[in-house]
Amino acid sequence: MAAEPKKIIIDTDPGIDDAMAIFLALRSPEVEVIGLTTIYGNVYTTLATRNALHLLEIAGRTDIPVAEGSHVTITKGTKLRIADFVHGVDGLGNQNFPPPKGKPIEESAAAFLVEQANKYLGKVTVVALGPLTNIALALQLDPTFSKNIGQIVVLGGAFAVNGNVNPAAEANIFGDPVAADIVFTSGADILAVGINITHQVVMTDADREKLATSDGKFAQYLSKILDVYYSYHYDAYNTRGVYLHDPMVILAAAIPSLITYTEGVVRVQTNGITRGLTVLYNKQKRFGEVTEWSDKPTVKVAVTVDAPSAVKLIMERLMD
Ligand SMILES: O=c1[nH]cnc2c1ncn2[C@@H]1O[C@H](CO)[C@@H](O)[C@H]1O
Repeated sequence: MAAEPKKIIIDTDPGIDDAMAIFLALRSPEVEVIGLTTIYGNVYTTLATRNALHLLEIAGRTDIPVAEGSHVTITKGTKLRIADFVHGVDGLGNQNFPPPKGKPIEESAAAFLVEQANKYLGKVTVVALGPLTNIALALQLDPTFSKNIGQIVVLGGAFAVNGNVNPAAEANIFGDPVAADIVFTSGADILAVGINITHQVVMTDADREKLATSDGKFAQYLSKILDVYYSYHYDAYNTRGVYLHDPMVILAAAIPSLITYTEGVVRVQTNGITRGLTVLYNKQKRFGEVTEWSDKPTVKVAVTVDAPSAVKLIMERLMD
């Protein structure tokens, strides 16, 4: 590949599909991982940091810095919704891995994001795999962050489909709806990949058996931790397979040709029974009145995905 790899920072709450995503990114020649920042979501932030360090040690990539993110929502909320029922109490399939040797850097996630965006002006992509608190904090810390960052690729939202927390809301947006609304209306170059896309990208039982037969380091590790994630999907969705949310979003950043997108203003409902709902204005009507969507910057929202190619790439790269 002739082009220089895209510099990415993964904002992550590991998480079983986060582990897959981090490994996939490390095996993707289109991207160079220049840091991980951590956030609550699948687990609390302290455990997310521990797991991020652990996964980099498994990968032999302790050269990549980990910056710890926020322990509370952007409005300082401490009542967090943690999805340990999806990932196990340790976030990695209840495997009791030993604690990592490494430590996070001194800088906060938000400060690290601002610093890297300034260092490589317009060249850094943030791939946000959890609630958007750290990104909103970076925007508050430095209002020029929206212009300095290259792109923000968000796993979040349920565009014109049901959510996965409740019929209205997808988990990452539900985790911090106020932060999500700040990010979506910030004017940054944003690509939102919602569960309307990631629910099409499924690792089947057969794929999993294939993964288990590979003697690749990542395939072996993932085969162990995937049990909990599969059980949850059997119970919750009645599917013989799991959704590859986080790995798909890495691919959307690495190989944008796998998706198509539309462009419009996205606002997030921040209270009431539809808290966390993402609503895209599709511009099919010119409204006579001013709305909460008027005069706001647009974002890109993924609408189709080449799912067979995506699954094939994820499998190949994780078994490498
Ligand atoms: O049912 C669920 N409830 C909460 N979180 C979930 C569920 N399924 C998956 N995820 C987690 O939330 C993100 C996608 O919304 C993914 O990172 C996934 O790990």
